[in-house]
Amino acid sequence: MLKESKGIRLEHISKIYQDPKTGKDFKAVDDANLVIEPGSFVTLLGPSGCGKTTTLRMIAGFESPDEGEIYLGDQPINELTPNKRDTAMVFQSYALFPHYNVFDNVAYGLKLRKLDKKVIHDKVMEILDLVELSGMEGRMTNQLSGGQQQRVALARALVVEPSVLLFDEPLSNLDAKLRVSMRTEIRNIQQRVGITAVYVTHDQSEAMALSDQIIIMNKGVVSQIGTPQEIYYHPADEFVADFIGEANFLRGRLVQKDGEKGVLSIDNHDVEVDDIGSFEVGSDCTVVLRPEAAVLAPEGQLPCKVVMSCFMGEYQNYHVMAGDTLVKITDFNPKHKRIYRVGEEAFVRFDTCDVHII
Ligand SMILES: Nc1ncnc2c1ncn2[C@@H]1O[C@H](COP(=O)(O)OP(=O)(O)OP(=O)(O)O)[C@@H](O)[C@H]1O
Repeated sequence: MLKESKGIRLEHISKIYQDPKTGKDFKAVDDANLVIEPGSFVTLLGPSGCGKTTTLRMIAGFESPDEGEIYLGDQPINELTPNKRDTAMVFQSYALFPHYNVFDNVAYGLKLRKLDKKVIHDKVMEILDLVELSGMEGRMTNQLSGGQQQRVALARALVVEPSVLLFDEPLSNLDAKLRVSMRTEIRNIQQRVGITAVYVTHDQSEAMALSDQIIIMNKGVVSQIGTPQEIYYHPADEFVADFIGEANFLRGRLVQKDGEKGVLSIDNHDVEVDDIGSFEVGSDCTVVLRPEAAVLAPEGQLPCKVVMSCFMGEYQNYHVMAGDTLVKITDFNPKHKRIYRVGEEAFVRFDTCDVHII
């Protein structure tokens, strides 16, 4: 149904704004280099103000970069206006026309292109079928639920057959349950039509559920690009580790190295790790230990004392002190396990392959 999807490339893209308080210039996006493969679903993720919307708006053409070049396929697009870019945007606010019914909202872009009436009718009906709104074409938009309005917005973007779909936090006005079902629907539709999608969110679970690749941004800078698994298991730095899921940070020093394996001294205890990366003996490093990768046991790597023990149903939630470091542990399916109480002494235990060193 759609044209061939295209990839996007950002080369050394920066956007400078003036801080309204200080009057000083700052880089809202700072030297971003991105390659988005055709047909992939890519999410820009990061805390408020990190520059994700600005990046998306530069791809759409609503903002122009101060430095660098943006390519759609092989074509440089910096100089093209939004309507010449072959991209379509789905907004957080839906941005539907309240005085048009569903059909006319979806048909709008096609009428602008002066397509034949019958062609418009067929295309609109086909897209409404795709977003499961068949039969609702005569309704006014104020007679639709939030989820249905967002589907109209999605249909309106898809019907003009863009090469790239851009989403600016499209689900943030919906309640939590609907957000989860709509994100699955968006992903299904994107995969069915094979279109390239760039999606802005600050919700990490949304990013994990939707994406082929996640781009993590922090203060205007791209911190890491990777699959959800790469980002979760091999975060580039503490910011990424902390932003995606929960993480414990154990400070240590590399005291022994044998190929990829190594031994760290953490709080005067020797801790073996499987992949020491490029660190050399004597360097300070930080172990990223996910709470679900650790358990409490009578023996293990680090002696500790339990300071919180909470039954949460599907898991037992522990906070323990290992020396001066607070370690959070999520022990799943605790029904038949020994439960440690506050004040008890134990060991933090983990598999040597389950930690990541930064
Ligand atoms: N037109 C503008 N003029 C000046 N500063 C701006 C302008 N637009 C955005 N900014 C600033 O640029 C920075 C990046 O904004 P941006 O909207 O890209 O962030 P974001 O990551 O999308 O945040 P959020 O999740 O809150 O939408 C912020 O500090 C913001 O205040």
